[in-house]
Amino acid sequence: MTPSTEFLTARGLHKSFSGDHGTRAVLGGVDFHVARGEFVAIVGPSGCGKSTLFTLLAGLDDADSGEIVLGGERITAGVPRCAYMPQNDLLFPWRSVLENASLGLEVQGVPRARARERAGTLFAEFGLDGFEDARPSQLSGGMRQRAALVRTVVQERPLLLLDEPLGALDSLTRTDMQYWLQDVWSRFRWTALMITHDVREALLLADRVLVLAPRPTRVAREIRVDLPRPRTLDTTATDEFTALEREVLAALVPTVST
Ligand SMILES: Nc1ncnc2c1ncn2[C@@H]1O[C@H](COP(=O)(O)OP(=O)(O)OP(=O)(O)O)[C@@H](O)[C@H]1O
Repeated sequence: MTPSTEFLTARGLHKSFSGDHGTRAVLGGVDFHVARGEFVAIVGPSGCGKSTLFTLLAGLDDADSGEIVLGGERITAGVPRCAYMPQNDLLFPWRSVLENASLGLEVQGVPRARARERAGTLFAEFGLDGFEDARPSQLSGGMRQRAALVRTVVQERPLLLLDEPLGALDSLTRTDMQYWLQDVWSRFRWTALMITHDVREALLLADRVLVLAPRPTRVAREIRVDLPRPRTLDTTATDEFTALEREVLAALVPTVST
């Protein structure tokens, strides 16, 4: 990747936490780049530091050393420039779906009526038409995730951070949502970073997969996914897909022979 195509750069990120049992090194020198409009998936062993990395990218905490540069400007704690969708959809049960979807804009200071109008324009595209006044409890799991995604993307931040956005869904709904997400991403072309534990999901959606090492983590492998889009069920049955799946798994679990 040439410097001109680098939109997001993470360079030498180190982060440790101190507690009763001493200091725990979590990030051990994380380096990567993301180009504008690229969809990058992050996979790594449980507890290696993926969410910690996202809190730094989201501007919720600072690294001990290293830097994050987005569009030429450094990201530091307290200056959020990314739209962050955490693992749990965090929809407030007492607010309507539209009120939840517009919350991110309201927090940014957009007047309530304007925020609702802007969020509402995405409802049809996100399969939520007619559910504006419903409560989150009246939605299916997939619809809740789509509502949380509306709240995230409507903020029109330069980078989307998706932390296991489909992790809580049953496998059929998850598969359905993976194809839906691919479709909606191909129309909006957000620059997106997505954490997932599902290697097939990463290969279905991403242009590149970053494989993180165990804690203190760093990028162990970077695997380009040159599969044509749109990727379909047939894509997942190709030799190319299977070879990529083996490559990611071999990087993820080096002790297991593939
Ligand atoms: N604020 C904090 N204070 C102390 N330790 C923390 C803090 N945040 C994270 N950790 C520790 O950092 C390590 C990495 O946690 P993190 O949630 O980033 O991993 P992860 O890769 O996202 O995990 P998972 O795959 O299980 O979601 C864990 O050992 C966790 O206990």
